[in-house]
Amino acid sequence: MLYIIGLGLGDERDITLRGLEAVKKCHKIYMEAYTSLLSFGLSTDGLSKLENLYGKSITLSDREMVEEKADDMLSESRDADVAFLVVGDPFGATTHTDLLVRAKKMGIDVKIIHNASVMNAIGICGLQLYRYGETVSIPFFTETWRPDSFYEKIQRNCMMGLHTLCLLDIRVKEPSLESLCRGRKQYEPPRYMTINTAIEQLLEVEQTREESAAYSEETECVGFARLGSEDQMVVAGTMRQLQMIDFGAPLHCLVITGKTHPLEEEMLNFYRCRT
Ligand SMILES: C[S@@+](CC[C@H](N)C(=O)[O-])C[C@H]1O[C@@H](n2cnc3c(N)ncnc32)[C@H](O)[C@@H]1O
Repeated sequence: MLYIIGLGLGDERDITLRGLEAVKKCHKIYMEAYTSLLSFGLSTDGLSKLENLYGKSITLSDREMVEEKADDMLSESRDADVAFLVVGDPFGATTHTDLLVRAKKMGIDVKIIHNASVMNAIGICGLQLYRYGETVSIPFFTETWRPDSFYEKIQRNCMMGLHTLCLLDIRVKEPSLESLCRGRKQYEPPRYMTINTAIEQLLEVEQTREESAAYSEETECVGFARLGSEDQMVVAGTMRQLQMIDFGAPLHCLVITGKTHPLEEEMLNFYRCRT
């Protein structure tokens, strides 16, 4: 059996009782380490806190392993109980749906154990979850690669008065261009996009477009950092205001506010930036 287990967003204590029971009976435990980050994930003892709680060792799985070499993990789950741990909820990232499809095609039994995800934790700001349009991902721009397909999606959401959740790029274990040219993989240090960079890129794209603006510096947004952690930050304000704020350590995400209901406004007032 393959157990795909959500760990929630905060720290090791956010696993559910059902999740913990499943982990304890598994003979091998993998953990994905590239679509998210637990609040203690940056510290050197992050993994050992989990290992101490479970009383077992954990194998970290990078994107390469999950997307290209998952067959070994899937084969192991044919004859034994294997856990695959995901920060947040297993369905908070598209990659894990792909893993589930592959397991099912191989005839492997899969059990999903849910948990909180960024997709629902953003509800804390008061914008109703059922008033969101398509979620977008904002990738890090490079000198030569500045993809902006998120713009049309945001525009469509705005036209319908819907809020837009912007997920911000995470670059973990990315081979450096230089090392690829030399044929020997060396990795760049991890990078996590901040709200400031996301707004900078959003405004850059907006300026290059000739069609009617989807948003501007004055568009109301909500910035979120480290949701689910003790020191989480939620601030509502215009893009210009949020760009001036230091949201601190990762992870960050951003919501572009659509048409609001008075109750949503009342909630947002608790988080309004006072500058
Ligand atoms: C693929 S998504 C979410 C994956 C995770 N499985 C989940 O269910 O929450 C990853 C993106 O969500 C956002 N994110 C994830 N956790 C967050 C947190 N605790 N606080 C703020 N943003 C977060 C970041 O923008 C990050 O790049």
